[in-house]
Amino acid sequence: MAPNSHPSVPDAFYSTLLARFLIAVLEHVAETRFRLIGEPPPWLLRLYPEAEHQADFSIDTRTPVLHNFLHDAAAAWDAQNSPIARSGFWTDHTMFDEPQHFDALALREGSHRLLLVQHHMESYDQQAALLQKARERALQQHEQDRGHQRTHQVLTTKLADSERSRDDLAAILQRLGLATLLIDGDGHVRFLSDSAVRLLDVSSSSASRAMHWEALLPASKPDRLALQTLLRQPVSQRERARCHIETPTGRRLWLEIELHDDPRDSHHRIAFLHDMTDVYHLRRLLELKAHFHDLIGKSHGMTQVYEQIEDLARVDSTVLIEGETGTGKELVARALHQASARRTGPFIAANCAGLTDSLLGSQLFGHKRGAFTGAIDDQPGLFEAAQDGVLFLDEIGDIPHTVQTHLLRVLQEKEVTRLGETKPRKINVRVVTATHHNLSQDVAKGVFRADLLYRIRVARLQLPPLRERKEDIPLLVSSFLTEGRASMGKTIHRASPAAMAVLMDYHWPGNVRELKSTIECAMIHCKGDTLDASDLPSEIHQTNPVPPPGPTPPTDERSRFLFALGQARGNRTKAARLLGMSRATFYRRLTELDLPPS
Ligand SMILES: Nc1ncnc2c1ncn2[C@@H]1O[C@H](COP(=O)(O)OP(=O)(O)OP(=O)(O)O)[C@@H](O)[C@H]1O
Repeated sequence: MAPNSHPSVPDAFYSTLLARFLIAVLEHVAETRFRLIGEPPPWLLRLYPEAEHQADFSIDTRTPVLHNFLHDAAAAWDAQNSPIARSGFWTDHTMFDEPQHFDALALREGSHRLLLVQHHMESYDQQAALLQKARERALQQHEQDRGHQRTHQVLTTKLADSERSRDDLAAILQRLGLATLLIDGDGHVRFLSDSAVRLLDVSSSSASRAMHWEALLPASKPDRLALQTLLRQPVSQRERARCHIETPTGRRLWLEIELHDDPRDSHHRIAFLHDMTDVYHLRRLLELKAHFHDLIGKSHGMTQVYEQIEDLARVDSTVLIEGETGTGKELVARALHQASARRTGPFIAANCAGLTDSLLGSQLFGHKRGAFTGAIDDQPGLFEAAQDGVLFLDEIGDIPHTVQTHLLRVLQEKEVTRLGETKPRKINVRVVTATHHNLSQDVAKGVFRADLLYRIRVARLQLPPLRERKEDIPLLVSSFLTEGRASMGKTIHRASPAAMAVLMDYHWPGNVRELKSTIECAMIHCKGDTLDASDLPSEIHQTNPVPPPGPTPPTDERSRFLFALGQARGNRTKAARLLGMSRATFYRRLTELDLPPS
């Protein structure tokens, strides 16, 4: 190894450093000759082996690029401002024809004209490619890291938020004691509040599993389908769904289910379960009193009618139903049939008004072929058709005298003889009649047979006109709205207080029939979901100046309140004044009497 005694010889540290970076430092001696500073690197010796033994050596065409660069180097050494000349990358081949990659710098340091040659393990292209790859990888890594970091941050925040909101939500729900389920997009129940666990009698093991809601709410098929629809429906179309379930311990529950979107996840639904079992039972009790077969009404008058029907259903006597037109006489007759042992037999209704003797006679009793002109066949009458059932004769007061005689005989003998025949036929028919006449007056006038009246009036049932049981109006209205919704496909759910006041105020000469057609007519005009006073026909708005026989103030307190409200057209202050009490007392009594405060 050539010793170096030049004063500029760096110390061992710099030599090691330069060796590590594969840099050979050469000092210009003269022309193309250079002196190596420090240890001769092995890579340089492969190009210039003489450098190992000689104090200096000549850079020649063995390294043509470096040789050429000496011009640029000379210019840099001679320049005033000590610039650095760079050769750029090049490749030379060793004497063993191995490609070697280099670059060189020429600079002047004090009086020293230096040439720094750096050996690279890879070519410039390879290096550049590697560098590029490294850069890209670093960039990618960085991006990935940043992405991960961001995602992680977002997730952590979300998780924390959702944990927090979940905990908050759960805590609130638990505190409120609401029976709540959180149902995921697959229908599995992810959360079950304590109240829901208690309500549904769910075991702790079931509660901890993510059960499907259908297993948790074992409802009937129609209820299940309704709930499935509800879960799919957008919020705007959702209404509360009702379902009836039996819990694992055999309790029957009537639930109303209210569904909300989970604000944290649009696929999740939050279901609130309202236990309506008690309400359902109460409602049923009320409805039992408010309905009797197809009859509606819970007024004192109507409950008396129901009781009478029940009494009369136990016997088989003829019944005369009296009442104004449209008060429900046919409905009563049907209810009587349904409540009696004859319910499995036929119910035949015949309207006796407006028919001639022979026509009505043949209709009721039947006829033999040729009995009269047009009798082209043997024809059984309605008495025979009603065998083992009930024959309802409406407008009995309108039957002609001859038919009255024939009818009396049938009722007395319990046998019927067809017109044109002589042989009677046994019948087992319960006759129920109805009239809006005062038959006693008709008897007095001589237009109705007294003996027939006694025959048909073994039992009497008087139907109250609607104006005497106005408290039934809201119930009837609600029932007719329900019917109308089904038949007209409208979504009218209620009548406004103003409309109700008008309805309560009117004297209803046509009774329930008139009320029903009024509601149907108003529903046709109604545009929204509430029937308003303006939707009602104009004649309903006019109170009859001399209503026949006139609304007399009722005696029980609830009726008095309704009456006063009707008189005041729903105006509470006016109604309170009419009743002679303060508004406060009036409102308190309204609540006690279970009447709507507005
Ligand atoms: N209490 C009631 N509840 C429900 N609907 C009723 C009631 N009363 C009458 N209606 C309805 O009013 C209309 C008339 O009833 P129904 O024919 O029974 O009366 P009616 O007294 O026999 O009448 P008419 O004397 O004119 O023959 C029917 O549409 C019926 O459904």
